[in-house]
Amino acid sequence: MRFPAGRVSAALRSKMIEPQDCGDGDEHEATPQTVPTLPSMPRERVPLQKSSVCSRSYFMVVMVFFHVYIINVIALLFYVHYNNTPGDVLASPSREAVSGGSDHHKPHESHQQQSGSESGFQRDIYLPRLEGIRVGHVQKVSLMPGKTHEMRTLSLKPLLFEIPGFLSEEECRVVVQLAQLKGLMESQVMVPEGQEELTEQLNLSSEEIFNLLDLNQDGQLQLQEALYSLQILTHSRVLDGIWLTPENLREIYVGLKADPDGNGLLSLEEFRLLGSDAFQRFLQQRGVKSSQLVRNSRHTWLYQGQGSHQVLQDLKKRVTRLTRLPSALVDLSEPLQVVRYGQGGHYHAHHDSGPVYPETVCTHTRLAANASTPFETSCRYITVLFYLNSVEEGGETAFPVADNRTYEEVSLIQNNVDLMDTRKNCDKSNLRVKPVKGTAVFWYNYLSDGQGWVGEQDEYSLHGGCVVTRGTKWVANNWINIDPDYQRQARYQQLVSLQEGEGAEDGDEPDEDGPPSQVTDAHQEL
Ligand SMILES: O=C(O)CCC(=O)C(=O)O
Ligand SMILES: [Fe+2]
Repeated sequence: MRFPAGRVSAALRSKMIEPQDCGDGDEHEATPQTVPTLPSMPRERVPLQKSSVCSRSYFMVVMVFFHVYIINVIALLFYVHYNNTPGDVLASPSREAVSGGSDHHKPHESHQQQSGSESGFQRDIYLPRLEGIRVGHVQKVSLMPGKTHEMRTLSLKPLLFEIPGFLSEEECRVVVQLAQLKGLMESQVMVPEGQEELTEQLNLSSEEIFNLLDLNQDGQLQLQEALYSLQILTHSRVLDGIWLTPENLREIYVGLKADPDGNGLLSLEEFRLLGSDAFQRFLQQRGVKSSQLVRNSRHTWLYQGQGSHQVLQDLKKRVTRLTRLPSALVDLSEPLQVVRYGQGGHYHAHHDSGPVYPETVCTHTRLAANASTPFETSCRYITVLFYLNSVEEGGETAFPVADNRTYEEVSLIQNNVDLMDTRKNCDKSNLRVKPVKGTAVFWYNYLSDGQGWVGEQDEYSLHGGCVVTRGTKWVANNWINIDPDYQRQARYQQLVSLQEGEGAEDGDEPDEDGPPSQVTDAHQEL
């Protein structure tokens, strides 16, 4: 019901001047009904008697508060209990397949019965995700017997934590020495084969592309814009591992004589002559320095399975406890990648994992994929990065857009400032982590799907290694691979357990850049 304004204020006023009949005895006086009451004359204070009505309603109010309090406490206890339950699963066929019977975690009744599927793996597992609470929040974690570590939240987008003293000095030394013993190879991020085909698959003619890029339809393209658009079209922000800066681009289009009339605008004719492989041809002729690569470092892979060095096995156990994931998922993930950056080394900003499209298959579960597809990506649910030494100067891990309000790919390059360029623009990153020996940082590369499994890629997880300006930098990556397609993950794990059952030993060798197939974890190497 609506009251006219005057009526409402009158009603309010009358409420305000209502006598207080439930007071603390002599503290309140009955207020006269008439307004105004000024000037007030000194009056005798008459103590009020508590009426039985007053004490009854007082008791009722206290009881209501008491009950609400108790209900809140119980709800909180339930919340804490279920949020700390690690990677639990129901006893069902899929439990065997996906959880592999975590050795740290008791099986527990799941609360998320997922829909069954045609391939028979009922989805009854949920992946625990740690709580960040807020930036700067510190929580104690128990990762090894008799010791607790402090874990600090560094950002919420991506969900990112830092744990000082995750490795001892001795462990850092052992990992570096094992890597040296095994031998490191040049890290070079190459454009995966198949991406070149993307432009072909687009099936667009030069004219059509030109028209799409010519936003104001004046029949001309700004040269710089045209080159950037071409890069996007050919997915060649990175060309055969080559990082293209605006200066490189200028040099390229001068070298390519892309703009013979020199007016800074591209006509359709000039655009057609340029061709989508123009950069490639030019750079092949000109040659590339290592500082112009996406990544200027050396790396190797260390197996952490049975028979490997005790330090490596201990680290894996610690990572399993930290992430609270079923041990089978951690066990079947990539081996440890150890990376060395010399002075001047860097790794431009990148995502450790690719986005998820329906056609995408994960590298680690490709054996379990039903169809072959040109879209293959590393599905690294979590990155755990260990700093194996303290770097003299530079070498921070930069997160250019951590906790940004928005993520827009176009705003990563603005006014010739490329936030992904870790040789030049680390100081403009939202967050930088200084490498300190023994510290681990870890973050989620994917969001949750809201149902306890892997969801969309978290674009805010963009990160890179800033240029090392003095000394060397040693880090190690522990990536936890989980397929966003639950069925594929389950099928893959079933395949592995079948193989293990047959005692099969596969002799896959590492790819040039990638780790060996995870099915071959029976390696007894370093
Ligand atoms: O070196 C760093 O700080 C980051 C390394 C990294 O992002 C990677 O190896 O994927
Ligand atoms: Fe990375």
